[in-house]
Amino acid sequence: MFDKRTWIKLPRNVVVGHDVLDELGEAVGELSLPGSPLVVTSPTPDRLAGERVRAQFDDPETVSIEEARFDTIEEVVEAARATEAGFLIGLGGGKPIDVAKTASDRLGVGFVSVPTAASHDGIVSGRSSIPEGDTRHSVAADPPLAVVADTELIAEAPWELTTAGCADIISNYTAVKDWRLAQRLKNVEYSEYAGALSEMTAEMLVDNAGSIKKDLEESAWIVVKALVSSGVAMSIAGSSRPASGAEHLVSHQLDRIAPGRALHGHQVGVASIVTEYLHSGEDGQWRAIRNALASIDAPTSADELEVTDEEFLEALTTAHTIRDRYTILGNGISEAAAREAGRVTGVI
Ligand SMILES: NC(=O)C1=CN([C@@H]2O[C@H](COP(=O)(O)OP(=O)(O)OC[C@H]3O[C@@H](n4cnc5c(N)ncnc54)[C@H](OP(=O)(O)O)[C@@H]3O)[C@@H](O)[C@H]2O)C=CC1
Ligand SMILES: O=C(CO)COP(=O)(O)O
Ligand SMILES: [Zn+2]
Repeated sequence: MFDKRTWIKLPRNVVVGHDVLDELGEAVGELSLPGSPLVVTSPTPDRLAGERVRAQFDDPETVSIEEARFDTIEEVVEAARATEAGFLIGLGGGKPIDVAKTASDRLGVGFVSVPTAASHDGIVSGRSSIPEGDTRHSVAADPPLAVVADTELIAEAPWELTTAGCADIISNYTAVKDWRLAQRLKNVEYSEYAGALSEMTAEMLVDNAGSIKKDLEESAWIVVKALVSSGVAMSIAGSSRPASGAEHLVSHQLDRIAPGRALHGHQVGVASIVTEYLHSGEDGQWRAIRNALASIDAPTSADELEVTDEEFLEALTTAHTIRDRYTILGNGISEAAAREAGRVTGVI
């Protein structure tokens, strides 16, 4: 009997471009969401764009958060209940967006994403990442019903947030390699559509790397479009597999071993240089990944991530333990092999 089934959840309205923030009301109006919104934001995005967002709705309420934690989500859930919010708007970087996404899921209300920084693909995806205990990786959550990404606003965010978003996309190359490997070795379900879309997204970003420059709004445009595409690939797959392989495992370990030193995208970028080397050896594509990262000003070494070589090696040799996701790291690589991979690639 044929018993396959798929349920793909995608955003309905995705609006990207110069000055589109003022089209948020229209993009949300089309969705016929009930009631007024609760705007979940953080201090800087609130200062930069809060008023413009609130001006487009009747009786909006706001809650400003500083951290993405479960108690913050609780606060947002309570605020949403107290104000009888019909839907939540996440305004800001990854933190307020993940908090709003998770709180919406909990409340069973719609979620709208208004990123002010293009720092990783969580700003558009159906994945939410809230640190809990030793867990750092994302879990499933309903994706935003609408995404409104104003490239003028995003272009004014600190440049390193944009280069982190680029590096998160470049890491899709190794994520897809890991996924295919897991299909071959562990019979993990693989989606050709999601894998191809994810690889093509990385390819297009690298092809356009020459236009990714500080103070150039087109950079924000290129990156946001890639992040949307990567988010769609994850929605098709029903998991973060198309955009998260061994390089993400290493990054999640770094978040535990050396918290707050470097941005998510920068960590996965550096780790993907090494995991590409592990996949394809000295003559493989790791130099292409390193050069692509360098060309957009993203870090290419442990040093540039502000972690020590020993911290990076600890993350690399323990990354396989943190999640049930088969990758090139298999059941763990030895310290000697990790050191050699780091040395050959210039990461340590
Ligand atoms: N869902 C997913 O799949 C993923 C989620 N994550 C999660 O995302 C979070 C990290 O994302 P990130 O975006 O770096 O985090 P933040 O939301 O903390 O944003 C980073 C910094 O940029 C500031 N900022 C945001 N927009 C602007 C702007 N336009 N101009 C100036 N400053 C701005 C913020 O200000 P302020 O301090 O005022 O907030 C903050 O200081 C983590 O919680 C991580 O776990 C990471 C990867 C994937
Ligand atoms: O960051 C992500 C994809 O780019 C999400 O991946 P994780 O599921 O590993 O957190
Ligand atoms: Zn990522």
